[in-house]
Amino acid sequence: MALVAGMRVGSRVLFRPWAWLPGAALGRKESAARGRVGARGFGSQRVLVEPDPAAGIAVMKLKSPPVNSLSLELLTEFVISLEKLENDKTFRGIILTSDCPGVFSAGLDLMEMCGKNPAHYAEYWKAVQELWLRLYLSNLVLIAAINGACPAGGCLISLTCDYRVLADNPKYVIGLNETLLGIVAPFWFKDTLVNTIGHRTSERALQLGILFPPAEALQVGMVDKVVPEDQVQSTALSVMAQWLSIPDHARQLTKNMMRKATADRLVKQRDSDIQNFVGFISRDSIQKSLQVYLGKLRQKKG
Ligand SMILES: CC/C=C\C/C=C\C/C=C\CC/C=C/CC(=O)SCCNC(=O)CCNC(=O)[C@H](O)C(C)(C)COP(=O)(O)OP(=O)(O)OC[C@H]1O[C@@H](n2cnc3c(N)ncnc32)[C@H](O)[C@@H]1OP(=O)(O)O
Repeated sequence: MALVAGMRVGSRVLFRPWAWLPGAALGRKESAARGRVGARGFGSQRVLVEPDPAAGIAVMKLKSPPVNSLSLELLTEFVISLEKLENDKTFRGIILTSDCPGVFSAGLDLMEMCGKNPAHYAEYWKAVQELWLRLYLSNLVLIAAINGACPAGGCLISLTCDYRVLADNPKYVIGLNETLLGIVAPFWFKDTLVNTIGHRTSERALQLGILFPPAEALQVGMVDKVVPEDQVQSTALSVMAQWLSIPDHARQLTKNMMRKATADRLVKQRDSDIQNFVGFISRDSIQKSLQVYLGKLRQKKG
C-alpha cells in the first residue's frame, strides 16, 4: 500500500485529516460511544441517524427544534455521529437533511454568540471549525437534501457537501447572510462559497448577504438541483447512487485534491482564527447588532 500525504491508498478509509488536528481527540465517554453502526438506527438527541447498511449509506437528520440552530451540543453530537459513520467501513455516503419542518438549519446559534464570556466564544468557535473541517474533508459522499430554509451556517454546512438538492419552496432561501446581522463571514466560509459559485458571484452575495430563493440558487450554482418538496429525499438517493458508482479511492483522492488547500488554510491558523472571532464577537457594537437582530426575529411573531 502506498502512502500519499498521510493517506493510506488501497484501503477504503483513505484519510483522516482531523486525526492530527489539535483538539480533535474525543473524550473517553465519547470514544466509548463509537463502534460499528450496524443496521439499527442510532444517533443522539439532536442528530438522528438512519443507516441502510445494505446500500452503504445513512440518512442523518438534524433534530434540534425549532430551527436546528447550531448550538454547542448540536455541533458536538453532529461530529460524533459523523465520526461513527466515517469509522464504519460499511458506509460510503451520507444524506444530510433536517427533521425540523421548514428549516434545514438556521445557522450558528445566536445565543452561543451573545452575552457569553471569551472562553465560551473560544470553545464554541473551535467546535464550529471542527465540524467544518470534518465535513469538508469527509471521505464519504455527502449529499444535502435541503428541505427548509438554509441561511448562514446552515448554508455553510450544505456547501461542504458534494451535492445539494433543494426543495422548491420560495421560503427555502439559502445563502451566507452574515452582513445582514452586522457580522462578517470568516475567510473559510468565504472560501467555501467561492469554491462553489465563483469569485464574482460570491463577492456580490456576501456583501449583500443575499438569501437566494430556489430558482436563483440553482442559477448561481449554490445548489445543484431544485425539485418538488416531496421528491427531495428520492432525488438525493438517486444522486447518491450515481456518486457511489465511482470507485471510492479515485473519488476520495480527487475530492481531497480539490479541497485540501482550502482546509489547510484554516488548519494552519486555527488559533488565530479563534482569537479573531473572540475579539470580533466580544465587541460592544457587534453584541448590540446581534441583540437587535434577535429582537427582530422575535418581533416577527408578535
Ligand atoms: C475581517 C474579519 C474580522 C473578523 C471576523 C471574525 C470572525 C467572524 C465573526 C462572526 C461570524 C459568525 C458567523 C455566523 C454565521 C451564522 O450562522 S449567524 C446565524 C444567522 N442565522 C440567521 O440569520 C437565521 C435567523 N433565523 C431565521 O431567519 C428564521 O428563524 C428561519 C427562517 C430560520 C426560520 O423561521 P421560522 O420557522 O419562522 O422560525 P422563527 O424565526 O420564528 O424562529 C423560531 C425561534 O428560533 C429562534 N432562532 C432563529 N434562528 C436562530 C439562530 N440562528 N440562533 C438562535 N435562535 C434562533 C427565533 O428567535 C425564535 O425564537 P423564539 O421562539 O422567539 O424564542
